[in-house]
Amino acid sequence: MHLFMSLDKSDLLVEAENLVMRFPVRGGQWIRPVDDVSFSIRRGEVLALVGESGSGKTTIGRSLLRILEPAQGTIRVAGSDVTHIKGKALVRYRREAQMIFQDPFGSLNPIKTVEAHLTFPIKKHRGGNADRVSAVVDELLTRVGLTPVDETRQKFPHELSGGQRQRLAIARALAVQPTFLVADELISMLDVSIRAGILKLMNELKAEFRLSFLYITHDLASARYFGDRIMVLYAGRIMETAASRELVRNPSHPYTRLLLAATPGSQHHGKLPERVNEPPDLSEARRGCPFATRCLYATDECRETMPPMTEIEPGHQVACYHPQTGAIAVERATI
Ligand SMILES: Nc1ncnc2c1ncn2[C@@H]1O[C@H](COP(=O)(O)OP(=O)(O)OP(=O)(O)O)[C@@H](O)[C@H]1O
Repeated sequence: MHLFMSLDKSDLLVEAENLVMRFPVRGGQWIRPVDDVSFSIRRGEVLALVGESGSGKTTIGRSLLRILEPAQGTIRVAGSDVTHIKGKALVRYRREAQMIFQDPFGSLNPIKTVEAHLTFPIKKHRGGNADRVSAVVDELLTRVGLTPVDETRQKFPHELSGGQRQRLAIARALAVQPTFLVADELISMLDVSIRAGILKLMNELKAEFRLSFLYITHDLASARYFGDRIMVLYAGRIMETAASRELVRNPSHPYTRLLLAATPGSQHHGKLPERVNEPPDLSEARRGCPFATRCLYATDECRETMPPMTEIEPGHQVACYHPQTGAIAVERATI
């Protein structure tokens, strides 16, 4: 199902259609942490993927980068089907699409200097003589704010602060001139005081290089800041998608409203009642809306069949039989 039929197709960079991911678990059973997920990302757009732990965000990110292969569905990037590519085509694709991880320590090599982290991908991807490569290293370090460059080049990851390490990880991702980045919980391990600086840098880079992002986060506040659109995921299903401002102003899915109520600083902040808070069923046999067990408005229909994605405003879709409007009733009595 195309969610953005009205758009000029050439404007779409990433198109995921009906993605399904499956993993084997104990007892010969399978889970489906990503189930029938469709979305697209335009060139130069940030799609923020929001959901709680275990909702399948990282699995979607990894499948887009083809670190994982989807069990079903299609992934197209710049019009090419990359769902099952292998070998050289996959290597080429992985240069177009980069991942920036939550914990740069884990993805940086402790025995390599900052310079070495950047020199290798620049040489491999762009070529050029040593002077040219060195000039690009300087350019990248300056661009991500790792200055003075002469000093930074010789440092090892442990000599950098958390924010600086994340800046290095960003520089390394940019070294291969990607068009699409998956940023997975980019700032969640950083001190609050340096988060804003990293998000500001990402915003500048996005505009400067017309990069597209899948920005994975459990935090609606940063999704609202960095995301042009927000997609809310629950137990591997999309619950709601809208432009960031619209989603935060007019949350419609009961789960989105619950998330907003739990976001400090949100105009809706407060404790919203829910039925129970138990981990959702991810088994292949599950039926209906996964949020039904927690939802105050759930009916038999919700428990039987997954509600289809319905457009309630242009660009605002919700998968719910009982979409809500108006202020969030924080004071509603608990069941
Ligand atoms: N390789 C795997 N094998 C089995 N189960 C997996 C595998 N990878 C992920 N899962 C399961 O899939 C579900 C979704 O995981 P995923 O990491 O995508 O969620 P997430 O929303 O990114 O969570 P978090 O914010 O905690 O990273 C979880 O129940 C997880 O245990």
